[in-house]
Amino acid sequence: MTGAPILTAAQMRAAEQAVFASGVPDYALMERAGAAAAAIIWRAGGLRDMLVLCGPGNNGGDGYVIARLLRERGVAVRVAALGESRTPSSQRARAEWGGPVEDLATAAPATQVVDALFGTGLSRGLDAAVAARLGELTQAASHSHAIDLPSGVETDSGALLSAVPRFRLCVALGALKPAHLLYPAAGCFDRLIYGPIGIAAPDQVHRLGPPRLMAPGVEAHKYTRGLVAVVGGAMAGAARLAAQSASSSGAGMVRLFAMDEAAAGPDAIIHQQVQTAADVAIALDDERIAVVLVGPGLGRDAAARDRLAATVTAGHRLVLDADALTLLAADAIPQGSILTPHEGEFRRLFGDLPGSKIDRARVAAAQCGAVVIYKGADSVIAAPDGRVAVAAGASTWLSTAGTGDVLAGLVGGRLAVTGDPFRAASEAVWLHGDAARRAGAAFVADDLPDALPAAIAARL
Ligand SMILES: NC(=O)C1=CN([C@@H]2O[C@H](COP(=O)(O)OP(=O)(O)OC[C@H]3O[C@@H](n4cnc5c(N)ncnc54)[C@H](OP(=O)(O)O)[C@@H]3O)[C@@H](O)[C@H]2O)[C@@H](O)CC1
Ligand SMILES: Nc1ncnc2c1ncn2[C@@H]1O[C@H](COP(=O)(O)OP(=O)(O)O)[C@@H](O)[C@H]1O
Ligand SMILES: [K+]
Repeated sequence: MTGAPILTAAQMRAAEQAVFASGVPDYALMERAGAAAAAIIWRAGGLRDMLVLCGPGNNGGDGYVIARLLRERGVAVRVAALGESRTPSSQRARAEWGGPVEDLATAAPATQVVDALFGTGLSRGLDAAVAARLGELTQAASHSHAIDLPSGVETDSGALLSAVPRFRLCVALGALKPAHLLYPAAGCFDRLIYGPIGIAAPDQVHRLGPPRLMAPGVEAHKYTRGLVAVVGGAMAGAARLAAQSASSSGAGMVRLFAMDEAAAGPDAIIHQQVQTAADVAIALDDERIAVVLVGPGLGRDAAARDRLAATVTAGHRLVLDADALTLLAADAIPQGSILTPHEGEFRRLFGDLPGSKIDRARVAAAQCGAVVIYKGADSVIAAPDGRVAVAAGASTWLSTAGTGDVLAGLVGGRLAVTGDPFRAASEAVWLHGDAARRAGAAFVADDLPDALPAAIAARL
């Protein structure tokens, strides 16, 4: 379920230092990085003529290594530099290239361009003239490759510090960085390829990887597979959608406690009309319930508040979404819950926390002792113990009403099956993304539950 590790610039520097301390010379690591990148670029661009843009730091050093290695393979390579090389390793890489070095300001374009201007050491936006040159040369190339990061993106936040062109390929060296998965930076390339260089990475923050799911055992029955209760409210559709999704998530049974008959869904979902908060309390007084999902379609009036209070008091494992996140204060969230806020709900709950989306999700999870799924085009899943999984590249067609209700139902279902909040959240976000991919284009939220069985089958 865990994909490649994600390291900040400081963690990357520490990991490099550990490699040096183990006896690997500085320049050997640059050779490794350059060789990893050159092999990836070779597969993408072959013998097409190439211009490598080299900056003053070690990112530029990688560029000189790439230029030398691809020249050895027969590529017609030219190099253009932004000033002198300032680090010992990049000076050596430049010397080993040994060929002509043109001025970035006047270099002619080529079919392939390699951006080795700046990587994790970028400390401010590029000068306007340099950013414009990078844009021109990248647009003129049919094959554009960013080394480690597109120059101009801030490594840890994914912000753009200056104008950044869109690259065909980005080669992440040694580990992924937050900017590879967080927007807007994650939108600056079509493809991301990870080039390992043999560093040891801390193992808390990862890209979300495909889960491994289990089919029910021979001893399974509907209650051991997990009973999900969905507490609805004023708006019937949202709770029904969530219940439908929970029902296709692998859970054993779904009960929908809604306010009116209109909420009744497919026959497999047991629908019960539950009007008052006292009725909610009675309905939830059932020890077979594994998880309660509340929020989609709940409403925000006094009656909704009472239903929510009764739900929280019942003491079951909770998945809190939508209106529940608006009605509850952060300090009233029961520990061990899963929260699924989008940007607006997150800010309402936790205020303007500092740092990247990863940092904010982590602080929020630690603060309330719950797993937080901070949704968006880049969804960040954070556990109170510091584990984080980041999902990027989901179908942008998900930006339609009701897909969040489907996710919430899926989270509830996977929590009922696994009993492990971080695992359940990770599985749900993956399956939601895969269901969207299978649903194709212009789908509506109602189409997603139908795509879930195939998404689950693919992970057994
Ligand atoms: N350590 C290793 O051996 C390995 C490192 N690796 C590679 O090294 C990269 C990190 O290298 P790095 O730390 O040298 O930083 P890098 O991104 O090249 O830039 C720093 C230089 O740019 C300058 N500068 C910054 N912003 C600027 C601006 N806007 N405009 C102009 N100048 C600006 C800054 O100067 P200063 O901020 O001090 O003014 C400094 O001189 C990493 O991404 C990976 O590719 C891998 O090969 C693995 C092995
Ligand atoms: N541009 C986008 N690209 C990919 N996924 C998106 C995008 N916008 C939203 N999503 C995903 O779609 C879902 C929307 O949830 P939410 O905002 O709660 O919508 P709703 O309340 O209408 O159900 C979330 O899973 C979110 O991560
Ligand atoms: K770069």
